[in-house]
Amino acid sequence: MSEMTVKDFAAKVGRDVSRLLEQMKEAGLEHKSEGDVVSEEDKRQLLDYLTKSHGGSGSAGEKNRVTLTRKTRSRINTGERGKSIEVQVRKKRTYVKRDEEPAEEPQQEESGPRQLVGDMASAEAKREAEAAEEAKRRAEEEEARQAAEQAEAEKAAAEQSAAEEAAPAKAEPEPEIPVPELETPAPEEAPAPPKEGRTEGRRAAVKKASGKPGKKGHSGNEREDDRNDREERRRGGRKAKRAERRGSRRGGQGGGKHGFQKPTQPIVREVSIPESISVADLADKMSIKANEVIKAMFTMGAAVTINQTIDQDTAAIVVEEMGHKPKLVKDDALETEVLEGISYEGEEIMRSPVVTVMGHVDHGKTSLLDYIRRAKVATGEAGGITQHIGAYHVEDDHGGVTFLDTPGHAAFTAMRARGAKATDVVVLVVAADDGVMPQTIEAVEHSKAAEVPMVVAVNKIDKENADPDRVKSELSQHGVISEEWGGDTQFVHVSAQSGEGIENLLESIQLVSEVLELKAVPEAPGKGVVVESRLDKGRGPVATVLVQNGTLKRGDIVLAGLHYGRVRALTNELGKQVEEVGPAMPVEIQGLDGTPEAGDDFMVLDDEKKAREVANFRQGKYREVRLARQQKAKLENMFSQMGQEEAAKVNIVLKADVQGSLEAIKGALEELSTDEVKVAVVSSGVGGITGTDANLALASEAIVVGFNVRADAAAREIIEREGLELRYYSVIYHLIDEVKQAMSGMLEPDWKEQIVGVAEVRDVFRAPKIGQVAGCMVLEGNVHRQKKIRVLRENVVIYEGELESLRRYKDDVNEVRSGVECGIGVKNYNDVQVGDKIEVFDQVKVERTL
Ligand SMILES: Nc1nc2c(ncn2[C@@H]2O[C@H](COP(=O)(O)OP(=O)(O)OP(=O)(O)O)[C@@H](O)[C@H]2O)c(=O)[nH]1
Repeated sequence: MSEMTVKDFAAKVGRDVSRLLEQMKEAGLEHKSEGDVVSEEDKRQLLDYLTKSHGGSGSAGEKNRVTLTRKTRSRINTGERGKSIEVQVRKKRTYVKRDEEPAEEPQQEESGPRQLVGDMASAEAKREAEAAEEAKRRAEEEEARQAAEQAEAEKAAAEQSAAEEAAPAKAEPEPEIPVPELETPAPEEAPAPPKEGRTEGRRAAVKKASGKPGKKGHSGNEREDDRNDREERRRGGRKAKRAERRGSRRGGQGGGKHGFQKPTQPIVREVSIPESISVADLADKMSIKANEVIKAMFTMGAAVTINQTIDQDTAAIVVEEMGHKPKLVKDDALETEVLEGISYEGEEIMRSPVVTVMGHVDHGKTSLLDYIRRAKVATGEAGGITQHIGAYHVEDDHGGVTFLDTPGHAAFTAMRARGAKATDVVVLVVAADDGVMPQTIEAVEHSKAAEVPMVVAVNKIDKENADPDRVKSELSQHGVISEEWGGDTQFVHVSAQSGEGIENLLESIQLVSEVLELKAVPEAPGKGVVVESRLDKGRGPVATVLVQNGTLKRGDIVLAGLHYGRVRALTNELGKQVEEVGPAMPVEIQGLDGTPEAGDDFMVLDDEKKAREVANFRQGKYREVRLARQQKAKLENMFSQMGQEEAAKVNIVLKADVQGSLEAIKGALEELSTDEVKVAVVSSGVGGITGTDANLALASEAIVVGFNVRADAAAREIIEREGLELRYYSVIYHLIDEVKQAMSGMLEPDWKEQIVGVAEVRDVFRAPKIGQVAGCMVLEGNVHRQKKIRVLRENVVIYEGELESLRRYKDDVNEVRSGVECGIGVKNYNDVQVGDKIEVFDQVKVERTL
């Protein structure tokens, strides 16, 4: 760099040489002539002097600064129905140059300290200042625009994060929004206080631009800025503010430097999509407005509304279309997370067994349960009156036994049907004077299917004609062998009337349960199964639950099946309010928001919100779950699922008209079993299909097969409600053949029978020419003259054929509707009786729904 003389310097700053010399002299410099050399130090000294003489305080040796004040206005389109916001940016900026730092304009570097001071400002300097100002103004406008854009993005991000905070299922962490960094001349900003340095977003930009009141004072502007600020805050809402602050924290680490970075490419988010999602929620997850999703879907050919729920596949396409990455999640992720999050760890203790009493009608189940309750429950509770709450606990010398107080198979299968395994031991009551009866066998099948050990209570032992050995031998034919005979089942002789043998029975139950090693963790949160529930007029929903593990306390948040609530009161079987109940104890709870079903599971959660969410989800999902389960139990699907599991098993509940056919079908079906596929007749019996059969089929995912028998109303209701597969056959060969075909995967779309109408015979008379005529009432569907019929007696088929005649009064008709009386003549059959049913059926082609 060549040396600069006074003349050069004067020319550079556009000053008269003599005037410059004069000022230099005043500044204490010794330059006399235009040829004297001006050093950097000289220039600094002169500048310092001039700064002071113009009211400045800084030393030329420290910093040079220039202050610019700007006001810019711009409009920003919010993208929301043409709405735009006017952004007014007021900025007062001081640009400071340190000696050691590069000057604002590089060309100035060589000329030393800036020459833009006071009256020394030359024309060139002015031009430079103007250029700098212009550049700064543009930078500010750009900055404000970017800040506004960023604030929008931040707002969306804040909404997104708020939505995700609300969602309990922790989705993947949202990709962090790159924080645009404002391109401000950071070095010049160095002296600014750090508070000002932490300026991000539109609000921050506006705030920063307004700065602190300068010398001239900007109180008016300040107020306006505050207003802007408030307005902005109102628009952005608290969420945006929170997000801003979060952003500030992130960006604040850079000291005076902005933390923002303008996104240089579109933000690709990973959007987790449940099995169904509303348009609004989907938009939320993508941090965009719902109408953008609606618009996108419209262009894809689907007109949807903001609240419409779309399926996972559609949502995934939309997400991809919008440039994000879909991540499919299972709907029950929330439920799984909540339920798996509960810890049941702790010290295990032995718990009492839970017992269900089963047996044939009138063999003494109720008497036995009543006797034990009377004799045991009130022990030590003087005057205590036992309440029926569906279960009770008795204490004995071995740790007590809990009885489920609803005897019979129906309750047992209903529980099992809901997947509950509440019973540890089954007490099979067989009357010693009556022996093994159909329901005894059914009970054996139920407990075997549920893999629950059994204790046989040979009851009515007090009776004269009691024959306990007969019971032993009859049961042995059904695979229940007494210990005395080398088997593993205990037979206890009891009398529910006199109480004889009851202690032995309780002891036997204890022995069986010892083998089972029943354990529980008392300090864990309570969980168990719903035994029964009802809606009490005064108390609202009341449910009896059996605590299987942990401890249930008053005030706990409970989720039970599709319902939830805070436990307001716990009442035991003596009608007493208790504070808590431990494992294997039944208790009645109040506080649920509805009545759960028997067999529903219940558990204590630590968070009411989670309980509500899971309950809501279950309610919504209930139907779909049921449908899925229905599909699983279909004969076709059963076989189609084979190969997916190691040993496929097809369960069948078989009912037939006579014992002979039953045995034949059962044998033939079981012979069909191969190494890969097992056919198991889980229950079989003679007679119509009952509700218990249907429940058992539901519990064991079996198909119900009726051979010349029909389902009664209760069974039909369950079959229909649960979508079980029910097949009627009248030819053994057809039955076996169809199962065989299905097993080899050859089940073709077939012709199925469809019952189109049922009429009940109310009267029977003889007409001279026609023969026997049955006066009938059509109960269901229509009776058609041309269609095939069957005559049913007590739900068992007794005849299959055609109609001879169908009349309304004296007219021959082709069809008679439900609720209408008619006269029916059955072709070649003259034994129709009052109470019989005439079933009209059709052959329909059924497409396989694999
Ligand atoms: N002699 C005698 N009679 C009994 C005994 N146990 C029950 N009974 C009688 O047998 C009848 C039927 O008893 P329940 O207890 O109602 O039989 P259950 O099995 O509950 O019958 P359902 O409720 O209809 O299924 C009643 O009249 C009882 O009094 C017993 O040990 N000895």
